[in-house]
Amino acid sequence: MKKVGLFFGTFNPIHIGHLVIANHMVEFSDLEEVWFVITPQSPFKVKQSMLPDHHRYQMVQEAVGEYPKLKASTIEFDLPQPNYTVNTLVNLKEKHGDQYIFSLLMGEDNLKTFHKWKNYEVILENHHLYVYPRISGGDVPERFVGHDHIHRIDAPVMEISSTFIRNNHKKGKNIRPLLPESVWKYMDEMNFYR
Ligand SMILES: Nc1ncnc2c1ncn2[C@@H]1O[C@H](COP(=O)(O)OP(=O)(O)OP(=O)(O)O)[C@@H](O)[C@H]1O
Ligand SMILES: O=C(O)c1ccc[n+]([C@@H]2O[C@H](COP(=O)([O-])O)[C@@H](O)[C@H]2O)c1
Repeated sequence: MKKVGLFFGTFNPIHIGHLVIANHMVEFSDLEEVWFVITPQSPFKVKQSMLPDHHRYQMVQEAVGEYPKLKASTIEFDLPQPNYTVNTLVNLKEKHGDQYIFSLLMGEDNLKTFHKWKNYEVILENHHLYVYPRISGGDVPERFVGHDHIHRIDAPVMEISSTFIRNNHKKGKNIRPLLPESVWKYMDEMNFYR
């Protein structure tokens, strides 16, 4: 069975922070592949300023193109919205449960609100979580500290977010180094986030 890390996100757009995390995991952990799962509608996010799913998917495709261990997944495109991760995991298990063992990747900001996710206890019981450091407000809930299924990754913090990229691109700032080159070109040619 192949060990796969699922990296759920809106990727609006995907940035080098996402790519560094995914690459770090396939190079320095027991995960053999990372799949970027593009979420049409996160339960915690408003749809405003969200690019259509296929454009966010296309940018992820551009980003992972030259990384054979990284993949883009559209599994959530056909599932009910908002997209609850627990439902997607059931769906993935039904489809691929005999080939892959799935873990989750997330930034520390997401661990701080993980107790608000639908059926988070079920997710945690059945999967391992790999948590990448990220500067964010609030604390990690006590129940997650030292948890057997939660693995904190020792890696450098990157202060990059899709929000920063969208806002500053709109202001005419040069954000080009924060995106894989092919993603930047796609975004620029398509006039996104202007
Ligand atoms: N710089 C970063 N360091 C660590 N984790 C990150 C970083 N950027 C994103 N992530 C993680 O990647 C996953 C997907 O994030 P998402 O697509 O929402 O990106 P984002 O940059 O946080 O977007 P936005 O600014 O639009 O909220 C989440 O688990 C998030 O915590
Ligand atoms: O399942 C949930 O209840 C749930 C609640 C919030 C977020 N998520 C997932 O976490 C991913 C990152 O969330 P966000 O809001 O930071 O983009 C998003 O793509 C969702 O799949 C899932």
